[in-house]
Amino acid sequence: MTAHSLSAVPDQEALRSLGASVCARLADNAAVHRIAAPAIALFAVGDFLADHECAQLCRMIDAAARPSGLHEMDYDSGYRTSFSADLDPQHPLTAQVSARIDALIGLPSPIGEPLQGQRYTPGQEFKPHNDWFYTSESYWPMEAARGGQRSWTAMAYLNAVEAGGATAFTLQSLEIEPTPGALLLWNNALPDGTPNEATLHAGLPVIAGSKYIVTKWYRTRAFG
Ligand SMILES: O=C(O)CCC(=O)C(=O)O
Ligand SMILES: [Fe+2]
Repeated sequence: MTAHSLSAVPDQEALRSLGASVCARLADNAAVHRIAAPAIALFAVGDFLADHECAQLCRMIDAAARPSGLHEMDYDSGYRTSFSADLDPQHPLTAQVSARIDALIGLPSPIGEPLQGQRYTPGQEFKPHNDWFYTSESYWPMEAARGGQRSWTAMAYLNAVEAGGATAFTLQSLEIEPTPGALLLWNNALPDGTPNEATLHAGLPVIAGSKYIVTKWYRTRAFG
């Protein structure tokens, strides 16, 4: 591959390297299971969070919830109708959970974004999207300057949803039912460091009950 084609994909070398190092680390951890998905490096850890941690995080999300924002579309577009909560990174619980994810994934804390909570009630969803940024969009220069492309996603389910609310990897024919305390991890890039289109995923509509999750996205460089 030429230098020119490498520079055409922002953060490609970092994405390649973070993809490989985290995959190797997770493969070495007996608590981590690889989920069979044809074209994604996708992993899960059961019981990553204790019941009392899940319950407290749900309360913190309720206290901080606001309509979810999106780069491309505003809240009214119906694309992402959940509520989001920026959790206080200084709070002892969020600090501890965040550090535990860093230790599992083996990435330095500065490249992680602060933990973000999401809450969905019946009818709310997040339609199919990629977590990685489209570098041709107007938001990209801002994201490039504050940490660059997203490499890994870590997402934990905080409660059992009565009906609906699975996470669907729509191009992989894979649906993951929310399991309280379980953590999902996936690489948003391909082994060569280009963004992986196959990571397209959705939070399917909640049908009954509510759904709470926390997510931590890792960039390629220090966030902020
Ligand atoms: O709610 C889900 O299952 C997925 C959430 C998600 O994809 C996101 O917040 O980026
Ligand atoms: Fe997502």
